[in-house]
Amino acid sequence: MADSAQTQELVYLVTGGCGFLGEHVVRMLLQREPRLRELRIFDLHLGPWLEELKTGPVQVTAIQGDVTQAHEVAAAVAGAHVVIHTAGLVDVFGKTSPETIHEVNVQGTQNVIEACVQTGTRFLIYTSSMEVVGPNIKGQPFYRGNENTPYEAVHRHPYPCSKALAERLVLEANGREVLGGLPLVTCALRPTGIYGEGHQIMRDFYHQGLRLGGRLFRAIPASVEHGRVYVGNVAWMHVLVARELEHRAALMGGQVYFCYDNSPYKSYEDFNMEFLGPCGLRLVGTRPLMPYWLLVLLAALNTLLQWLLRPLMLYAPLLNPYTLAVANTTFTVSTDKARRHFGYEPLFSWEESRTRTIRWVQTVEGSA
Ligand SMILES: NC(=O)C1=CN([C@@H]2O[C@H](COP(=O)(O)OP(=O)(O)OC[C@H]3O[C@@H](n4cnc5c(N)ncnc54)[C@H](O)[C@@H]3O)[C@@H](O)[C@H]2O)C=CC1
Ligand SMILES: CC(C)CCC[C@@H](C)[C@H]1CC[C@H]2[C@@H]3[C@H](O)CC4=CC(=O)CC[C@]4(C)[C@H]3CC[C@]12C
Repeated sequence: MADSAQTQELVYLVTGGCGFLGEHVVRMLLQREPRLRELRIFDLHLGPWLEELKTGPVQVTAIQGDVTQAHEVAAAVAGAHVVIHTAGLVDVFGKTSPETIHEVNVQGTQNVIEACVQTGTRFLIYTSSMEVVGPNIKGQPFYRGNENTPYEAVHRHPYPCSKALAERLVLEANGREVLGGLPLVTCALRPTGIYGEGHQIMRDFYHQGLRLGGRLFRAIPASVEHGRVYVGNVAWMHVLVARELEHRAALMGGQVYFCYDNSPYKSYEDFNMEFLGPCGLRLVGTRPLMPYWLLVLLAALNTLLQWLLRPLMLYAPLLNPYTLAVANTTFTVSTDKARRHFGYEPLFSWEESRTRTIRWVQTVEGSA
């Protein structure tokens, strides 16, 4: 890769490049990877915004494809130096079946690995998730943990199960011989809850607040802390890893890294209010307005309703037993592994991340 680097000959592939995170990775690569010759963007649904990227100096190739189709993945990967695999089904609301989640997240990842091996691509970065670790089914807190903190990572929900399986596949593939005889170098990044421009759940909360007359009602105690990370910093970490993986293969190959930045530790709702507050919403209550047992009941009721209504419509509210358990369990990371291994420093300060996110919320449809 070193020779080609000097002559701007690198070809990158971003799977899921039209998703929330994927778009930021794509834009970050175009801004911060001067050695790029071609950027391939592979996604089930291609965004119209891709057109504007095609006028720049880097060849941008949009590929409409499905990671569950091995031949489509292999065709997209062939000739790429680096693959950043962000594509996945992020569904904790019961919109898709567990089988489909497995097929996309696990089989899709296996297809990406096999494509690298068969076509000779040596560097694979996988977007994993904090959910691979926890919160676990016992709801045990993970407080300021790092990559080595002991924690019982036991899951039942299809999404964390699929991410954990896929991550394992990626890490086990490190060192496999690819076409041409050289070893595959892989690593996995585990973002905590990502926020920033394009965040669908933030949009949902904003609309919900507008519907409720500018108010949101506290559901979770303020003492339950959530790890959150700005999407621009998650994208930046992907770009840095991709850049450094060749030179530090022995150190970084087969490793996992939490994605972190200087976003404050807060409860999920209080954190969202950092952006929704300046956009005119108010969080009512210093304590949860409903007793926890009632929330548990409502969450269970939602599951029942989802099942009953399935033949007629898709009912997938934010509140279900899984999202309630995650929202109600402290999960925060405190680590410097990415800094030590490949010199990561957040590109965006908390103030900048906050300002950018507020500006974006202000542009969301329905905003005042
Ligand atoms: N949103 C979050 O808070 C977090 C997300 N992650 C991970 O980051 C990655 C990206 O997540 P987001 O950007 O939030 O999700 P997203 O849903 O916005 O993006 C995922 C992209 O993958 C594409 N995709 C889905 N199925 C596909 C298939 N069969 N073939 C090709 N493309 C397909 C979608 O069209 C979409 O553009 C995922 O792997 C997710 O597990 C990890 C931690 C936190
Ligand atoms: C009304 C409820 C009491 C509050 C609902 C909030 C939930 C919808 C969200 C609280 C925590 C979120 C998850 C967390 O940020 C970790 C995640 C990592 C991922 O890889 C995917 C998304 C998610 C599971 C995220 C999903 C929404 C929450 C459960």
